[in-house]
Amino acid sequence: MPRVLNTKGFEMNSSCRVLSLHAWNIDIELAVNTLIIDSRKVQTGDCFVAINGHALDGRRFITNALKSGATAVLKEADSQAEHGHIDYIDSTPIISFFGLNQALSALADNFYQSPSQQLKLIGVTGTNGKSTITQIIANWVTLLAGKAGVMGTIGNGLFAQLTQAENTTGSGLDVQAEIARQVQQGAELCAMEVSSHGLIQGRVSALDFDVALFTNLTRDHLDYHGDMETYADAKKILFQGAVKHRVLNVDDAYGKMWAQQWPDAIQFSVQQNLSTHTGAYLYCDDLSFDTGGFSCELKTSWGEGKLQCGLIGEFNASNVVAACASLLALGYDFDALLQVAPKLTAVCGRMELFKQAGQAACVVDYAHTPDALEKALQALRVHCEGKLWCIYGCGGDRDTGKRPLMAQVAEQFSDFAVITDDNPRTEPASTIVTDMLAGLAKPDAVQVIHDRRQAIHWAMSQSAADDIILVAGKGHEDYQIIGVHKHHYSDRETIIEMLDNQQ
Ligand SMILES: CC(=O)N[C@H]1[C@@H](OP(=O)(O)OP(=O)(O)OC[C@H]2O[C@@H](n3ccc(=O)[nH]c3=O)[C@H](O)[C@@H]2O)O[C@H](CO)[C@@H](O)[C@@H]1O[C@H](C)C(=O)N[C@@H](C)C(=O)N[C@H](CCC(=O)O)C(=O)O
Ligand SMILES: Nc1ncnc2c1ncn2[C@@H]1O[C@H](COP(=O)(O)OP(=O)(O)OP(=O)(O)O)[C@@H](O)[C@H]1O
Ligand SMILES: N[C@H](CCC[C@H](N)C(=O)O)C(=O)O
Ligand SMILES: [Mg+2]
Repeated sequence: MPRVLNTKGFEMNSSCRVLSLHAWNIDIELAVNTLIIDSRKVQTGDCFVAINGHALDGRRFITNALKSGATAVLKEADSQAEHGHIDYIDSTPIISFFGLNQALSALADNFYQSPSQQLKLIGVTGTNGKSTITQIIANWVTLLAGKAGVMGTIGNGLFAQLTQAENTTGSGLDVQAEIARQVQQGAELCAMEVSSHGLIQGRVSALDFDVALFTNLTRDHLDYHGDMETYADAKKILFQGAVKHRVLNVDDAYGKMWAQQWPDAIQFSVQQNLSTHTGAYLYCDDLSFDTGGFSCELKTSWGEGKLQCGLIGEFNASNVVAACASLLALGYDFDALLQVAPKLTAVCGRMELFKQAGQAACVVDYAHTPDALEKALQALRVHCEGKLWCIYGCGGDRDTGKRPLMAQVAEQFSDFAVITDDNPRTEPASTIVTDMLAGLAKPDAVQVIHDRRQAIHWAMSQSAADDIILVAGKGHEDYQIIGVHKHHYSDRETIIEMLDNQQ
């Protein structure tokens, strides 16, 4: 008989679940409310999971977790010999677990009874487009009267009912808990962003993906991964598991390469780039753009038809086709998808247009990589009759190499550029700007206004009615991180307020 540990008079209630450790050769079952990785979030009846992280050793916080009412603790063991050893602090079991950090996803899979098998799970990875595609997928399912959830940078939850989250891809515990929540709320599908950090750190290792989708790979996060090949290898992990459908963007060099390795993958392209393969396909014919969005003749292995959609930019055509590919793979009806496509809405902070008569149009976008910034500026150039402005910055404590490259892009593809702050974090804002200026051919031609509000105000006051001002980098974010503190700040709110005041 396994030992069921729920000590300290903790009463099992309806929200209580059982964590079985048999699969890890520990003959114990723990009855607890939930599994929590952060001592600051522990409540009575929780099991605190103390891992040794990148910056801190979570085992330092066991005492805090106990004070907050933890009724069990799983603690990273330093050696295999300690695995399964149990200490008690005031009768609370402290169980040593070797390889705990790598086992989080599987432990939570066991605890929540494999929630990813109880709905259709789509994992989206790549440098740009993850948030947009996951939101489009959930939007599309909702338009077809279904219920779908998302997980990602903008938040987690059922479509249009998001709760903010700290990471794009949450911890191995949090991801499973969120999928379980969505299953309970009746979601038939969840579209989740899978970041390269999430893949390397095993945050999704025990999930059962129905679809794995690749968008593109360009420079980002080299502070963490070191070089592009290591970054690509991290993304590739999503496709190496036992996933049912692989969906690859063959307009991207890596997507094309991976399509050789997985000839049965579904390929999609907006440029008719398909390579010989045995799998299904989607591509766009007669793709055209106007201020109302894009339209094309969508040719696929499921049929052909007119795809029309209000999202701006070629990359959004690619994102919509990617979303369509995933839904077709899961059996959604082709004609039904095309019929409701014109009703898909812009994603919060992604190419979002704010316009008032007599004023330059402002577009808030989350472009924070050289490639995204170039694509966003190119997309807007087509619609711009006057001058194109670019207000942008680069994050602190993140890939420094992308700073001069983003500056080069802004110089090349806009008429007027304003460099401003974007989450300097613990770096001096002036250092970030110096790194950016190093990429410019004419550094004197650029305005530097650190305060984002003032930068937007200045551009608005200098621009003409037929100009477009791209405000890039923060998108949906409603904060500016200075030092370790988050201050409330939103480009969207700032622009709405400034436009209102000019009426
Ligand atoms: C460098 C990195 O990736 N860190 C991630 C990692 O944290 P870690 O395990 O190394 O944590 P740590 O800070 O060393 O702390 C160790 C342990 O002590 C615990 N702790 C800490 C303090 C305390 O008072 N009590 C306590 O219990 C922590 O909860 C943690 O479990 O695992 C955590 C849980 O999964 C993540 O939240 C955390 O993301 C940090 C916040 C982060 O900034 N990550 C970025 C780089 C990131 O992951 N970004 C990607 C992609 C972004 C994108 O392109 O969209 C993402 O998916 O978000
Ligand atoms: N398919 C795409 N190709 C290139 N750029 C894109 C694409 N889709 C969106 N973008 C650009 O990248 C920005 C970020 O898009 P999105 O938030 O969808 O990406 P993400 O992959 O979720 O990014 P993050 O890694 O920060 O979560 C957009 O605001 C837009 O400028
Ligand atoms: N989630 C990504 C994008 C952040 C975008 C930008 N606002 C910044 O802070 O650099 C990251 O953490 O690298
Ligand atoms: Mg995202």
